[in-house]
Amino acid sequence: MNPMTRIAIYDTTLRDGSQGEGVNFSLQDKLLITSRLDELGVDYVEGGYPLSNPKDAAYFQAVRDLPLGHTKVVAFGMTRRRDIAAEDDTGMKALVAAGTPAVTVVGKTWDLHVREVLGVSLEENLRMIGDSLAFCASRVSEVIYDAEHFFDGFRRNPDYSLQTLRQAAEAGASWIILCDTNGGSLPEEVAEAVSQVAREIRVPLGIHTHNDGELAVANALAAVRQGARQVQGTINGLGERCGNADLCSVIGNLSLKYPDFEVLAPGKLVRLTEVSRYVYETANMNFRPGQAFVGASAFAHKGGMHVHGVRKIASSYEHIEPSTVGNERRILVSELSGKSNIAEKLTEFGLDQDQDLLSRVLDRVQELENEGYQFEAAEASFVLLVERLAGRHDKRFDLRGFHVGVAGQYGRASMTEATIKLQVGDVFEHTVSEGDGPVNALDGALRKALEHHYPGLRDMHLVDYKVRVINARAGTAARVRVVIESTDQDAVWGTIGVSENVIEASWLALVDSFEYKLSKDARGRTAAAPKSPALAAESLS
Ligand SMILES: CC(=O)SCCNC(=O)CCNC(=O)[C@H](O)C(C)(C)COP(=O)(O)OP(=O)(O)OC[C@H]1O[C@@H](n2cnc3c(N)ncnc32)[C@H](O)[C@@H]1OP(=O)(O)O
Ligand SMILES: CC(=O)C(=O)O
Repeated sequence: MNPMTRIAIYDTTLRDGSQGEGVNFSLQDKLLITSRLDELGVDYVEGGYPLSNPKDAAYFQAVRDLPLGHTKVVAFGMTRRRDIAAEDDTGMKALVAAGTPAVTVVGKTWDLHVREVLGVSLEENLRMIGDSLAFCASRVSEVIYDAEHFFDGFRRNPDYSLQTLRQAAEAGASWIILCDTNGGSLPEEVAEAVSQVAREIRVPLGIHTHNDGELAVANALAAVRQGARQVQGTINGLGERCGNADLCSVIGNLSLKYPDFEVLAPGKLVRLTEVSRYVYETANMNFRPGQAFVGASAFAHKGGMHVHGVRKIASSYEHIEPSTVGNERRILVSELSGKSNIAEKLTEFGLDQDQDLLSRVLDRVQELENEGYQFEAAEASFVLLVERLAGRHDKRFDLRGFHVGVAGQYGRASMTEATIKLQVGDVFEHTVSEGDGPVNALDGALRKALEHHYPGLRDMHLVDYKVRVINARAGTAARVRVVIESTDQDAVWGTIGVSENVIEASWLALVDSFEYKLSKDARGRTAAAPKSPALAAESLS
């Protein structure tokens, strides 16, 4: 058996990832992400650009105190400025002063950039590369050379771009990284260029790709197959313009699809989903549900025929077992469901596979979805629907009616008040509450009526509220769908209401949310649902 070839993973989330629109990590975020990447077993973490800003400079001070087990922290910078000695260049000095075990120097490889952007001769650029690499190599144990725009340069002037690589190799580069900086190359172009360079250059090669043609991951894999032994990318593909190669996909594919390559240490791959979500949360960005390997929908099955297949043999509709990357399989319920979706849910809820119940649930789901309901986003309402149809729902309060009034005065903030009448056992409650809008006022009045009967409701609060017009052509008479997301200490759940009246739709979703909480507490379950928009209902058993 041939030994596996190790592919080093180089993460640049904190440097190139920060160049993505809307991404701004604090110093603390950067340190926390560094630790997570170390736990995942990433080989290199490019922490930033020490010359660029005080935060990045402070990072390289602070990261020295971080107990890292595996990862090497890398400082990034460019070759020396034109017409100045490397030892006098502030960028060069800042790079070495970062005190990291490795540094990365980016240099120009494409003659167009040398002449038109830097404004120097081709010879001076070669000297800039040689001097900078030699300066770093005599002071830092590992020097990585990022050949910016390599593939564009190689297409137009292969001799010159190869000369720049030779210059870096001779000056002491430990790695030469071929960069598809503009992200426009095709996998076959990358493969051909890497195989040519591999014949010419003896220094280990790496690949750094951008996603402007949606090919960053494919291009990185093509390079690895032709001899690249380091892949640079970012978690979730964050980065300049359309982003960098998404390391979640690079790692997933290299670990699970290529038996000859080895990335990360054994047992680390299961952390991939957790690290992806951690980076989204830290960057304050929304998850991408359809993201390969780690997205909440990556193993979510909706179509009835798919669920039918997955129930028999999971690999019928799954390219890998979700748990290998720390993700999970989810079965969605909708108008596209067949009996298999419902059967899977009944199993999940610990209910018998009663054929009559199964048909009634499916009919009701299809009826309601036809009216505008969407249960995928509101699994708690689906749980209540099943409970009711299964005759297992204990009514904990009887609603008698509600009233919402909004008083407006031109130029002043409006005032909203809600009144609720309901019954808990023999006790009649009639409560009123003001609020910042109708939902808040209804929530307040419901709490006044119910909290002294059910104190557990105090733990629950609303975290999200979404309204969507269903039949927009009906204008202001259109039906609306309201989805509410609520949480307590251990779960997040979604409920839904549909009506022509936005207050009534909100009311239906709100009441379901209260009912779900009471039903959940009565079951005494504490199982944690994931803190993500993808909601998991709990067992009814
Ligand atoms: C492909 C990449 O992603 S490379 C990394 C890109 N990332 C960033 O640019 C983020 C961090 N950048 C910064 O903080 C700033 O741009 C700095 C500190 C690097 C430079 O700032 P400034 O000195 O104000 O210059 P500015 O950003 O306007 O222009 C870049 C300068 O670097 C020069 N330069 C660009 N690339 C190189 C290089 N590889 N080697 C030497 N000089 C270079 C340019 O010629 C220009 O200098 P000039 O104005 O004398 O011609
Ligand atoms: C180095 C780098 O970030 C690039 O060439 O895209």
